[in-house]
Amino acid sequence: MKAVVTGNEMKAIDTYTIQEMGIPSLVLMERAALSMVCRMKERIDRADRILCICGAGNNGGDGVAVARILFGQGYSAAIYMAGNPEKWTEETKKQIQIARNVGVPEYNELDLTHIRVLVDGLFGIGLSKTVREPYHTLIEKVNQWRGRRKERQVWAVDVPSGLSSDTGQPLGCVLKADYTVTFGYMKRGIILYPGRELAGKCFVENIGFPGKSLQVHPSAGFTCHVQDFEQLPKRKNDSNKGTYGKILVIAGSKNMSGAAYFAGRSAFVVGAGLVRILTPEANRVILQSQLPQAMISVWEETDRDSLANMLAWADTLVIGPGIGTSEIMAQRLKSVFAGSQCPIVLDADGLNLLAEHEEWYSLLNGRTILTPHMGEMSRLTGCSIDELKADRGKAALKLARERQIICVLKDSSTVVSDGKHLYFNQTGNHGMATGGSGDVLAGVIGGLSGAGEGLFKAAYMGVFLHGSAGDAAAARFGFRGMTSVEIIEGLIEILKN
Ligand SMILES: NC(=O)C1=CN([C@@H]2O[C@H](COP(=O)(O)OP(=O)(O)OC[C@H]3O[C@@H](n4cnc5c(N)ncnc54)[C@H](OP(=O)(O)O)[C@@H]3O)[C@@H](O)[C@H]2O)[C@@H](O)CC1
Ligand SMILES: Nc1ncnc2c1ncn2[C@@H]1O[C@H](COP(=O)(O)OP(=O)(O)O)[C@@H](O)[C@H]1O
Ligand SMILES: [K+]
Repeated sequence: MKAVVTGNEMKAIDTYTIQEMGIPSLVLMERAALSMVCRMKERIDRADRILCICGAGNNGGDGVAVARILFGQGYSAAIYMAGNPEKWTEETKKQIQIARNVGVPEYNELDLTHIRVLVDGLFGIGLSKTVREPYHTLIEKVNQWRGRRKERQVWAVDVPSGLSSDTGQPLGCVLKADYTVTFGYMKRGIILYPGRELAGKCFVENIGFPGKSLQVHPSAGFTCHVQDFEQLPKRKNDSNKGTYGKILVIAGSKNMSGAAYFAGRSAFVVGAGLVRILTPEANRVILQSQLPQAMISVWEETDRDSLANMLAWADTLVIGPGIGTSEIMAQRLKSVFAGSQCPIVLDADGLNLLAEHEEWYSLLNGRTILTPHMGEMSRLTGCSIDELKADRGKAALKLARERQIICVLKDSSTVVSDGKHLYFNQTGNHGMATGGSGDVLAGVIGGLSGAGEGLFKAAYMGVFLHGSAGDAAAARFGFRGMTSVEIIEGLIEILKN
């Protein structure tokens, strides 16, 4: 797991490293610039004209140092100081002095005529509020210059200028990058859309922040990488089907058997020992033939006692895919919530019904994972989708904290919160915007929870795994060709490896 920080969290780590650990600010800046130059050299030519646009803050200081190091190595690099000289920080002043001593060319006006590579050191994590003039016009001018011309490159220092490092939203306008080299730790704004797109390919560079700085100023956010597959529950030789969890999937309605199939099959694929699907009679034959490994129960034959038995049998309930929002289903759900004690993964129409029955939260808190997409989240919270997208992390954290549940806020950039921590997902792709994809996720999380994972871990590992499965599916079948069936194939493939 790797930390994902806000601008303020990063500033606290910066300050602690400089003031308490005694690593001078200029040393960090030199390492930042060096790491950026190393990345750039993999992708630029010696003949390229490079211009570093630098603001008054330390992001500008980094930019000046990048120009000086490239110039020193024989590259044709120059500086354009865009910030107000009265606002130059001490570090930036020093960097300019060094660059002038060394003889790095300096532009007095922005002239992009022969430039091929542009380094954006205008604003980093110090940007606050909407970008003011004259910087707004400057950013638009650079974006126009870049246009769609593939031979031109823009490299952002730390974060693309104009991007909120906390939310991934543009603060008025953003200087769009092809590459971003970010220092210390990944920033939230670079993972969350539209920031992820605006940042281009991102490199996270360790520039010497001691681990202690993060321990003293821990970040609330984190993400997972390939090596975190190690965290999945281990299987034992000396085990049986009861060892890996019994999942009761309450899903499907007439003409919606697929939702039950996807959730049930996915729970099996992540390793569940036993899966029972509770669904209307109309789905019985379909599911028995499509998913014979599952046990099927139907609502029409379920009375109070048999429901109580099913609920007592289950280690985890997955509820909601394709159930509809009828009054009879609302009554059934209420009895399920009141009659069960195990963890619940609540998805789709289960969430839509919950939005209409706030009083159910008292039956759910402390043991439930909610998996809303933006529309369902809007119904649950009363906030508009635009408000939610403005700060996804905050929205997930707030719902989780207020309702004492785990919130999986699904989107192109999914976030998961337990009310204290925030997981930022980096796996998955637009090929997953396909019917049934969310049902697969509900089954995956249910399967992990049934195998004994804690709720929060089941939720974020489930999201990580589901996105990785989508990436495997895209690699094999392409973004258009992949459907939820192929996402499950992807799951099988990555879990095998
Ligand atoms: N600490 C360290 O030693 C290290 C720091 N590092 C680097 O420092 C960066 C952070 O530097 P920072 O804190 O100086 O802020 P920075 O991003 O340059 O922005 C401040 C400037 O922007 C301006 N400005 C702000 N809002 C604005 C607006 N809306 N519209 C217009 N202008 C606006 C603001 O002007 P002001 O608002 O004060 O008038 C000020 O001039 C960080 O991202 C990383 O690159 C690394 O080298 C590692 C070591
Ligand atoms: N552009 C995208 N990039 C990454 N993941 C995506 C994208 N679009 C959708 N997804 C993922 O696919 C799933 C879709 O879930 P949902 O909207 O509930 O679908 P359905 O209701 O069809 O099952 C979510 O996990 C979401 O994060
Ligand atoms: K920048």
